[in-house]
Amino acid sequence: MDKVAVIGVGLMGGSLALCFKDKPGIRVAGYDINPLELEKSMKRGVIDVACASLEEAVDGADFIFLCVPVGLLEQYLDRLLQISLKPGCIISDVGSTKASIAHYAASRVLPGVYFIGGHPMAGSERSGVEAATSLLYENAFYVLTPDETTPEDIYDRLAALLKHTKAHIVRVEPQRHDRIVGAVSHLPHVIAVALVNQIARYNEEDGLYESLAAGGFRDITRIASGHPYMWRDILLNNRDELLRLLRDWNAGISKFTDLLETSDGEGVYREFESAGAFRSKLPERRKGMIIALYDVYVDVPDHPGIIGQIATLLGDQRINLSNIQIIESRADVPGVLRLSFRNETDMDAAIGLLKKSNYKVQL
Ligand SMILES: NC(=O)c1ccc[n+]([C@@H]2O[C@H](COP(=O)([O-])OP(=O)(O)OC[C@H]3O[C@@H](n4cnc5c(N)ncnc54)[C@H](O)[C@@H]3O)[C@@H](O)[C@H]2O)c1
Ligand SMILES: O=C(O)C(=O)C[C@]1(C(=O)O)C=C[C@@H](O)C=C1
Repeated sequence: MDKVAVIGVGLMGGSLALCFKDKPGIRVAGYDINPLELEKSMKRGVIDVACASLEEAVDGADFIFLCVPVGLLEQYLDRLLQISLKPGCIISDVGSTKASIAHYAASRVLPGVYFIGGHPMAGSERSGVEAATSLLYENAFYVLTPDETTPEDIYDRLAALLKHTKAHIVRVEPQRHDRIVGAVSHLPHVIAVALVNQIARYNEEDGLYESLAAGGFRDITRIASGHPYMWRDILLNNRDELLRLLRDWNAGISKFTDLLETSDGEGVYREFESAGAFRSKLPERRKGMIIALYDVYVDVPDHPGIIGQIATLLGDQRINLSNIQIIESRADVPGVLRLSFRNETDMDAAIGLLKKSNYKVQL
């Protein structure tokens, strides 16, 4: 029986625990500083046993996952190394930055105990175990950062366990990880937050801003609701990369300012054209990258009952909808519904059914 200890049973830790829970030969122990999160984890059946201390959780553990904010990883690693861990135990983490923890672990881990950094490229603006789901990592990329001292069989053991997440495991060198993830994840969060705060200031003067903020604003700013504590740690930890990225961002914004100052319509057109071309090449249905779920857009007349009709249509055929959202809605004008599915099979079945019922469906 393998014992998996999850330290920090929130969104990421809880989702990992759910992937391992009830799998043959695996027992999941959880520890969290917040007893309420542990209580909720037990109630939801996320873990097999809730532990009152770190020591109890990791006692005899074969795998330990540190799922706490990035700023706590080093101190947790130190605490673990003062505990007598099971020989062969593999410690990993899910932190959003990898260079600093990899560097720290390289100088500290004891013989017979191994550290391999990890970062699943999936998540959400929500936090806490209530938002955890066993489906979070499905099809997402899951980065592992072994170094040259990591024995191959140890890496394989961790990768084999992580198969339960149904994620694609990729090996990435920690600095390269932080450079790329800084650009595709950390920078977008900073931009979203700056944008929301800018609009919030205008809204204080005129509340109509809030009312007119429609699909475009919501699409680009969802991630601005991320947990402040978690994001503070990530941004400070990846500070050097972010400073470089923000300088580059400022240059991009200055370019737009110049284009508008000179009324260069051609130039504006070209910026949108090249952005659209790059974005359309990105894999559409991958988690953790562009969209979190399998989304379908349906044109619908905006009248009461339409959501119920579509939900019933799908429900009658046992197609599971995971979310439904009105993207645009004005009286008597067609709106767009975003239907989200957990997997491709449900999505494809829904597309077939909706088309047969004469709905206009787009991906
Ligand atoms: N949220 C995402 O989208 C996402 C994606 C990938 C990686 N990550 C990384 O995952 C980690 C966890 O993030 P999350 O989104 O699950 O956050 P979360 O807030 O949902 O969960 C964190 C958990 O850690 C617990 N915790 C806090 N301090 C602790 C301590 N001192 N000891 C024990 N437990 C403690 C909290 O009570 C909470 O239950 C972070 O390092 C984050 O960078 C997050
Ligand atoms: O989808 C989201 O809401 C996320 O913020 C997930 C996201 C991302 O930026 O893609 C955020 C932080 C991570 O470390 C990994 C994934």
